[in-house]
Formats: sequence, C-alpha cells, structure tokens
Amino acid sequence: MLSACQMMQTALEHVGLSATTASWFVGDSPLGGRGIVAARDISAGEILFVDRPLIYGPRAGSVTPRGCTVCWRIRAPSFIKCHICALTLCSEKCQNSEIHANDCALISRWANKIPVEEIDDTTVSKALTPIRALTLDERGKRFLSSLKAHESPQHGSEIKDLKQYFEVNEEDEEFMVLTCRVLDTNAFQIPSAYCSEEMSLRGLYPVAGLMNHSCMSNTKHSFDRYFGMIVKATRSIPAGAEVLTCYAGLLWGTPARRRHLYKTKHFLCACARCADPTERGTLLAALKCFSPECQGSILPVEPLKMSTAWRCLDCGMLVPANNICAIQAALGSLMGTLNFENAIELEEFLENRITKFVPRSNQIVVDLQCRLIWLLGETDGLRWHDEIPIVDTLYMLAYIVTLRAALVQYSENNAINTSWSALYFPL
Ligand SMILES: C[S@@+](CC[C@H](N)C(=O)[O-])C[C@H]1O[C@@H](n2cnc3c(N)ncnc32)[C@H](O)[C@@H]1O
Repeated sequence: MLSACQMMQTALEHVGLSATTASWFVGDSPLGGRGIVAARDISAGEILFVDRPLIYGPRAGSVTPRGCTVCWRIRAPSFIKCHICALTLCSEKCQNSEIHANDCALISRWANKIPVEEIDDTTVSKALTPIRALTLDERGKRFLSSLKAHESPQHGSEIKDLKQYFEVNEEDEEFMVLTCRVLDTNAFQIPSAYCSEEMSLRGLYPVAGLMNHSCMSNTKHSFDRYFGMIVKATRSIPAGAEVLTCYAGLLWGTPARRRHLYKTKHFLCACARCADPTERGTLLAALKCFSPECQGSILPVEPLKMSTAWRCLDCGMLVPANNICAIQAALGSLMGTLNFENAIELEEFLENRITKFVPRSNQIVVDLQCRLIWLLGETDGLRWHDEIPIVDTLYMLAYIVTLRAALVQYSENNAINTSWSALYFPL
C-alpha cells in the first residue's frame, strides 16, 4: 500500500505532471478517504490532467454484448472462439494479433477443467479486464492495490465464473479478485465511438479514480482515441475546494441517482442537490398527485431519507414511501420494455401517453425527449448532414431549441455545470 505522499507522487508521475505544474493535490476528503483538491484557483475549461488506463477491456455487466476482444466489434459476419483460450474474435486478423497472443498466453497458463468447445466465451471475455491486470509491472500492481476497493462479496463474480472453466492458481485468483473490487469502485466506462457498433469498455484510470462524487460535479471528462481520459473543470474551482466528478446520470432524479450510488458505490449521496426536494426547481423526480382532482406534482418531504413520505406541492396531500416505490418500480419496468421503431411512435408515446402519468418535468419525459432528438437525428432524410425538408427542419429546430433552453435553465438553476447540455445538443 502506498502512503499519501507516495500516492501523490505516483499519481503525478502517471499523468506526467509535477507538484509545481499540477493544479491539484491528493488530500483527505470530508466525503470519505482521499480526494483530489485544487492547489490553486482553477478556471472553467482548464484541463486538470490526462489519465491513462492501467488496464481496460470488456465490462462485466449482464447486458454486455458479445464482441471481438481485440477490435471490440459487436457485428461481424461470424465470430470465432479461440480454440486455446475461448476468447471471442471476429476475424483471423484479430486472432493472429499481438493483443490476442498476450491475452491467450495469460489464460492458457491455467489448465482447462472442460474442453474449450464447452466453455462459454462471454464468461471468459467478461473476466478479461482483471485477467489483463496480471501483466502489470510491480509499480502498476502497487498503484492498483493502493486504490480504494469495495469488499462486499458481489465484487469478483467474474473470477468465480471463470474458475468453472480453468484451474486458476491461488496467487492469480487473489490478485484478479482484488482487481475486480478495485474496478467496481473506480473504473470509468469508455463509451464506444458514435455509430461504431463496438462494445463500450471499462478502464481503470487511477488518477481519475481518486475523484469523489457530487451530483453537482465541477469536472467533465472525455476520451482521446488512445483511451486517454481528459478531465476538465466545468466551473471555476477555488483553491482548497475538492475536484469532483459525477458517478450517476446527471439527468436522473434524486431517488434514481441515490439508489444507483448506494448499489454500485456503497454510499448515500448527501450533496445539496440530493438534499433539495425540488432539485433546484427542476422537479426531475416529481410524480403526479394521487388525488384525481389535483394536477399538482408530488415531491419527497425529506429526500435524504429513503423512507420519506412525498407531498403534493398544490394540495398538500401526503403519500407514504411504499406507494411511491411501487409507482417508481412500475415506471422503471415500463421504461425497460420500451422500444420505439421510429420518431413518430416515440413522440406519440411522449405527448399522449406517458405525460398522463408523470409531470413533464419528470426524468422519464426528459429522457424520452433526448431519445426523440437522437432518433430524429438518425432518421433518413432528417440526419444532421442530410438535406432536410424545410418543414421538418423548422419542426426539429423548434423542438431542440425549446428543449435546449429548458436544459440550459436547468443547468443554471442547478449549478451543475455550464457545458454538459452541449454534449447532448451539438447546436
Ligand atoms: C473512486 S473512489 C473515490 C476515491 C476514494 N475516496 C479514495 O479514498 O480513494 C469511490 C468511493 O469513494 C467514496 N465516495 C466518493 N464520493 C463520495 C461521496 N460524495 N460521499 C461519500 N462517499 C464517497 C465511496 O466509498 C466510493 O465508493
């Protein structure tokens, strides 16, 4: 384990900075453990660091699609299963690549428990990221081991699954399980490029992993084509303030964000946005009043308590937490099943159906509006770069401008950051 001073030194070296050139340092955080703290006043737009992943590879979730473990393609005329290690590949070229030779050499050190043909290749792919950690040098392993790691038994299931098929030795198993725990606590999703039909990946960015969370973060990040993670300030950060990122969806309402953070990162966020029942006036979590005569919105009375009752802003009616949970669960399953063929179907659902049940401010409506814009931009004849008929253009622009104005307002009210809405709306 590295001391705080060694951690700071290792972090700086990793991102090619020194104590004099970095605008931040690694210090104690009131939120828990370590955090990144501004060493001087930082201006909005400044790049804080460009982090490199110690390891990266497939994500382990149940919805991770099958894809090539070299080029990450999820669509190919056919996929091959390596006859030595059972990893998924899309072509002979990928099979003969150096990347695959390294992965295959790691896995083939362990004897198979069953014939390769019977091994489930997606199980091996899901364990590939922690498997790759075995190739880190001593310094990399020490850095990885010094990152925060959650201990509950759910972390490391990839390795348990892998052991059905291979005789993994104790030392490798121990390090890979630790890696899974570190990944689940610190890894960032690396989104696939627009329209690329590739798997989205996870990367262990050890310096970015030191950033704590706030639902009103003061940074944003993007990736370069070499998987470098560029972390930028989105607002000015005064010297001594903590540099924060957001681990949850910015457009999710408070109950959704807090549930996600609790389940995946094991803490209950208590930031100013979570503590405000109205979420700075955005009412993202609001539901419609249960009273048939009332058109009001209901909101949590004490949002930091999971068991809080909700109250209507108009008629004052109180609704117990259990009823709210039942509605949220029903809405959640409904959203999981929705699959719209085209923008017209989605717009019909948005305008005539869902808004009967939830207020227009609700995160579901906002999410569907974002999907509608996405679909419009993907529709033949309506693509951003196509010649678009004038009526459709006006319609689309009016829609986007209205929505964009609402979201910019939301951003300002919420003091989240001033530029995230540009991510969604490249106008
Ligand atoms: C990626 S680590 C962040 C760095 C960590 N604080 C450290 O000491 O290395 C994520 C973990 O930090 C803690 N954490 C981050 N943000 C938090 C917050 N806003 N409130 C409470 N705990 C937080 C949680 O335990 C979380 O799972």
